[in-house]
Amino acid sequence: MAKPVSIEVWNPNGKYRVVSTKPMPGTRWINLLIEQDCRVEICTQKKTILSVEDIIALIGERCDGVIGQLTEDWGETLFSALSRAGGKAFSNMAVGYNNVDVSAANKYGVAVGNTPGVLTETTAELAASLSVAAARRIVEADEFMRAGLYDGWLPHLFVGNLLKGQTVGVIGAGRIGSAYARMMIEGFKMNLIYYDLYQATRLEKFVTAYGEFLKANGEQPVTWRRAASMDEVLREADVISLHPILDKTTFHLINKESLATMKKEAILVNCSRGPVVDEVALVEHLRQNPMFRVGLDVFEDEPYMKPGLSDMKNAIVVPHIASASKWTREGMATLAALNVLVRKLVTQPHYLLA
Ligand SMILES: NC(=O)c1ccc[n+]([C@@H]2O[C@H](COP(=O)([O-])OP(=O)(O)OC[C@H]3O[C@@H](n4cnc5c(N)ncnc54)[C@H](O)[C@@H]3O)[C@@H](O)[C@H]2O)c1
Ligand SMILES: O=C(O)[C@H](O)CO
Repeated sequence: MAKPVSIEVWNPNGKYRVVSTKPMPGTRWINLLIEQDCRVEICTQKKTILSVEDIIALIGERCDGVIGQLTEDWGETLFSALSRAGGKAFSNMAVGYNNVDVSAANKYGVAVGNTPGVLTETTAELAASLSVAAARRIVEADEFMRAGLYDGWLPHLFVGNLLKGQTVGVIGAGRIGSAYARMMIEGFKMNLIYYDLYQATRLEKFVTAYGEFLKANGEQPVTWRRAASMDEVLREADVISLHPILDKTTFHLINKESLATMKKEAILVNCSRGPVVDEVALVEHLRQNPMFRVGLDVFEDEPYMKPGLSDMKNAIVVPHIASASKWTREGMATLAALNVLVRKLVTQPHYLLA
C-alpha cells in the first residue's frame, strides 16, 4: 500500500473534488475550478514522477476529475480507480497523450482531454533554437569560452553550417511542425521538404506566397515539396526536425538505417517524443560521424539518456523544456482545468440551467 501523499487544498468546502497530481504555473486554473464549486487538491509530494500507487492514493474514495502529467502511466489501473471514485474526467497537461490509454478511459466512462495549440509556437521556438544552436555549435563554443580556452580568432574556430538557402525537412507537419517550418523559412530563407500522412495545405500556401513575396523583392524565392516518403526528406534535407505524435507507426522512425540515409553533415532535432528515435543507434551514428549534429529535448527512457550520449560533443541535450514558457505553461494549466470542467458542466444539466 502506498504511503499517503502530501497535498495542498483550495476551497475545502467545494462540492466537486478535483485533484492535480502536480502544482502547475499560475492561479487562473485554480480560480476557474473554484468558481465552479470545486475543492482543488494539489499534490505537493517532493517526488518528480508519481507511481500508479501514489496516484491511486491521491484519487482516494471520491474524486470527480484529475489533471495529470505526461510522466504518469494513465492506463486500465488508474482509470478503473478513478471511475470507482465517481470520476468522469481526466486531462493530461500536455498535447501528447502517448501515456494515456484512451480505450481504457472509454471503457470506464472517463472523458480525456489534452492541451493542444497553446504550446505550438513555444515548442516550435525551441526546435528552431536547437536547430540554430546545433548548426552554429553554440553550446560547444560556450563551453570552450568558459573553460578559458579562447586565445584569439582563428579561421577554423567552431566553423558550422549556414542555414540560408539550405533545405529544412519536417517529419510530421501538424501544428508544431508547420509552425517550426515557418520559423525556419521566414527566419533563414530555407527551402522546405516535408513528410506527413496528410497534406499541410496551409503551410504549402504560406511558403508559396512567401516565395512570391521574396521574388517580387528581387530575392531568391523559397520553395516547398511534399515528399512521397520519409526517406526523401532524410536524403535531401540539411536540417531535419521531428514533430509526429508517438504511436506504433512512429516508434524508432529514426533508426540505424534511416540515420545512414541522412547527409553526413545533417542536423537532426527531436522535440516530439524520445522513442521516435532509436537512441542507441543515434549515439553510434554521432560517434561515427562527428560532423552530424543533434538537438534533443526528449529521450527514449526519460529522465535517463542512453550510455554515451552525454559524452558526445555533437549533441545538444535539454530536459524536455520545449513548452516551457510562462505564458504557455499557464495556458496549458488553464486548458487542463477547462477540460475537466467541460465534462462537469455537460454532466450537470442543472448547473447549465441555473
Ligand atoms: N518536447 C515537448 O515538450 C513537446 C511539446 C509539445 C508537443 N510535443 C510532441 O509533439 C507532438 C506533435 O504535436 P502537435 O500539436 O504538432 O500535433 P499534431 O497532431 O498537430 O501533429 C502531429 C502530426 O504528425 C503526423 N503524423 C502522425 N503519424 C505520422 C507518421 N507515421 N509519419 C509522419 N507524420 C505522422 C500527423 O499527421 C500530424 O500532422 C505531440 O504529440 C507531442 O508528443 C512535445
Ligand atoms: O506533449 C507535450 O505537451 C509536451 O511534451 C510537454 O509540453
